[in-house]
Amino acid sequence: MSVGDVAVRAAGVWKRYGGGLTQVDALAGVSADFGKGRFTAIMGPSGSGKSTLLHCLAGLDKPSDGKVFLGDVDLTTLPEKQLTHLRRDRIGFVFQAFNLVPTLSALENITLPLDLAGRKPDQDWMTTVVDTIGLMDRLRHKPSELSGGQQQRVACARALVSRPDVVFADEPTGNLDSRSSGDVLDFLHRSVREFNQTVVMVTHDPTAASYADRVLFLADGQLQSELVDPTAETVLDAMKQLETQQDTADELAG
Ligand SMILES: Nc1ncnc2c1ncn2[C@@H]1O[C@H](COP(=O)(O)OP(=O)(O)OP(=O)(O)O)[C@@H](O)[C@H]1O
Repeated sequence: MSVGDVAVRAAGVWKRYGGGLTQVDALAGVSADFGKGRFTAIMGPSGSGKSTLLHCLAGLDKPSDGKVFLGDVDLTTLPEKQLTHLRRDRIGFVFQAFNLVPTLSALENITLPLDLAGRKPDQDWMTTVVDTIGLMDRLRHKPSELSGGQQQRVACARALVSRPDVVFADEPTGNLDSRSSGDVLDFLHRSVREFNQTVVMVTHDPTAASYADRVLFLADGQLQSELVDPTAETVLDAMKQLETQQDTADELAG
């Protein structure tokens, strides 16, 4: 991938927690490019480092070693204040727990990041995003008056409204039934196809990963393999293979 096509780059990223006997290398030298206008899923067994990688890529956490670039900006050397501004202006987040403000309406939640940044929403873009999430008639409702799937679509719209360079989604369908998951994933997929959005998503779910263009598989803090144009079946097979490798390695380690 040429440098201009890369939205986010991890270069030899390590994340070490603790020391001595309790030391854990959550990430052990991860290098990966995330293309502009691409939808990438990150998968791997529990504890393999998925969330840690996402947090390092999004500038929410600092690697112990290695570098993370958003475009040509090195996040690992950016002073905290500039990093905060960069996260606000250039990155969108979707979390498993929706994280909407309960006292605000759906519409107010969507425009909150822009309001906080003192920016006016681009009305055409707002209409496009709100149209795409299919909640035009629900915008005056509070989160508690919306279903989980509707709340997560509001959270996706909030992530997209500032036209960020990248949307990072950490288990966005983890709390949803399969139908609501499909709605949220359709929305993320359309944002990539129709608006050239870049999306990086951590998931446990092979069906969710099949909406992506590419799946990266982590085990023990390292990239093990990747799949291009995945289907739920090929993702499931790759996960099974990883688990078998892991079991064999565990047996050999005694
Ligand atoms: N703050 C921390 N302090 C110590 N160890 C941590 C910390 N955060 C994560 N770890 C460890 O780092 C490893 C990777 O954790 P991480 O949460 O990134 O994995 P994951 O693949 O996202 O797991 P899951 O699928 O269960 O959410 C795990 O062994 C975890 O226990």
